[in-house]
Amino acid sequence: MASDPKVFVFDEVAKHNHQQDCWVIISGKVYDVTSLLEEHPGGDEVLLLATERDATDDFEEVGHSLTASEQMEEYYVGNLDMATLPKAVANRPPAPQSGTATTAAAKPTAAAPTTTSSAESPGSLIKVFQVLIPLLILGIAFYMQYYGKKQ
Ligand code: HEM
Repeated sequence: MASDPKVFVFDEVAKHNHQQDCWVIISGKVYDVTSLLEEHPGGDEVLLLATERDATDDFEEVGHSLTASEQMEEYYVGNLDMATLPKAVANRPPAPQSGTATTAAAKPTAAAPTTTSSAESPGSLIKVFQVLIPLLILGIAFYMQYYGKKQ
């Protein structure tokens, strides 16, 4: 008979948060991905950033393949006692990296719900210009046509 899976409390899992010992929580399951760090196609940085929290959303947003999901079995070490998961860390966006962020590492951050400052971001300014400039050109064209006819 198969033995029951090990159940971990969040604080225990959160201790495994570095290069030599790295555990992540995905869909209530705990994975020891230490041996995956070097060969993970998304890089080791993203896995390290995914520790000490619920990484389910980040994992899913990447759109991991079926092969990746099957591969996960290899790293499975047990389940998380979800009652021990602090609300503050459930799907918390990873801490911003100063200068070291790779494209892959930046992905979860970009997908994180940081909508409060989006109105002032350079991205939204570009969008405003994308609308304003064609409108301005149209306005000039109408003006020229109207006054061109008058003369
Ligand atoms: C046991 C856990 C994990 C396994 C076995 C795994 C495996 C893989 C595999 C096989 C790929 C190649 C693409 C694919 O086949 O989908 C991949 C890509 C990637 N993974 Fe993971 N992964 C795991 C956890 C995570 C976590 C927690 C994150 C955090 C966000 C992450 C982020 C990424 C990223 C950013 C890529 C690159 C995608 C791209 O280049 O478009 N992975 N992973």
